[in-house]
Amino acid sequence: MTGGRIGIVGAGAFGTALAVTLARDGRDVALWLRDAERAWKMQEKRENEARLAGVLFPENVSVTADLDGICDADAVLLCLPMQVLSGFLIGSGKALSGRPLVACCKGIDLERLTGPSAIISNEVPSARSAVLTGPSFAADIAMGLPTALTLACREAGLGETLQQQLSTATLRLYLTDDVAGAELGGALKNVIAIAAGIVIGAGLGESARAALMTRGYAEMTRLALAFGARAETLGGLSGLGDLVLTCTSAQSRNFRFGVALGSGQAFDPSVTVEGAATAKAVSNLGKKRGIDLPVTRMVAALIDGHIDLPNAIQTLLSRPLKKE
Ligand SMILES: NC(=O)C1=CN([C@@H]2O[C@H](COP(=O)(O)OP(=O)(O)OC[C@H]3O[C@@H](n4cnc5c(N)ncnc54)[C@H](O)[C@@H]3O)[C@@H](O)[C@H]2O)C=CC1
Ligand SMILES: O=C(CO)COP(=O)(O)O
Repeated sequence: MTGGRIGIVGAGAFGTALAVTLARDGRDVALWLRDAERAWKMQEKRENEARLAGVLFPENVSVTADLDGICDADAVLLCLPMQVLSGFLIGSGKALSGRPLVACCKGIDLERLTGPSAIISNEVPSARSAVLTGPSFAADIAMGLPTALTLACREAGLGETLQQQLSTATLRLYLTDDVAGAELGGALKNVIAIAAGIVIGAGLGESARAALMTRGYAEMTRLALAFGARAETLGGLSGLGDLVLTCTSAQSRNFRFGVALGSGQAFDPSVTVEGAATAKAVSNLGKKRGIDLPVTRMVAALIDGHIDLPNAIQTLLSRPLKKE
């Protein structure tokens, strides 16, 4: 499909990659960022040098710092880090009311202990919402490499429309109505990716990483089922698919953060690492609901410095033996 007008909130790596790929496929795209001077420079340069250097914008991408510029879009993609989503919607959500809002962030809000779709319905009650998630690095999307994602929407008609509006020749969207499963899979895989990075960084080996990924997947499924998700969603692109990508690629910021943690190296604090705050949020959620999440709990404790690495490994390895 070509045509249509898409608004994108957040000119980070992901928002910019989606803007470019949708524009190449014929959509008019308005890319919003909060800083007027940066917006003007990006509009002039036709490139996001900070987050996606070397990818030139097609002429049908316009960059703006004025939310009015995206208010008439057929759909608005929210490509902000999870922990700033509620603040953005509290301040600016009104301007977007009536638009279909598609959450593209992966995580659980630390204060509210909910995912992005609940934040949208709380802050913009009139909004019709969906979640876009699944295995995709911004750079791969921007290069036009084949990518398959999950679009989760409770409203069948809206889901089908968005699937058409947001799929391109190289970006294939698979539709589900299991919003809880899609967003929990996307949030939790980042936590497990940090754990996988720790395993590799600490020199524990690839066999240990495979074990960690498998037990982490069991943990993701346990939590998601408790929130009404379907197991098949966890086994799909937004769960297992994204878990595999993120736990095995050095392109992943969550994985690289884990490697740094496991090897005692510093990590640039300006890099977005969604799994760090989400580990704490999910750990709190597990406690509240009485769900056993040993890997997540350990990642949260390591990040907070409540346990050191040798003790964390020892604690996980000395858990009572049980059935798979
Ligand atoms: N980069 C990737 O490969 C992918 C990222 N995602 C998800 O997309 C979301 C965004 O990630 P990225 O674009 O990669 O992050 P990023 O770090 O590249 O960009 C985040 C952008 O948000 C802006 N921002 C931060 N706070 C803001 C606020 N209060 N108001 C307005 N703008 C604000 C920053 O200026 C920056 O441009 C995350 O939840 C991530 O998990 C999903 C799939 C792939
Ligand atoms: O979500 C992603 C891939 O699907 C991006 O992963 P990182 O945020 O770890 O870079």
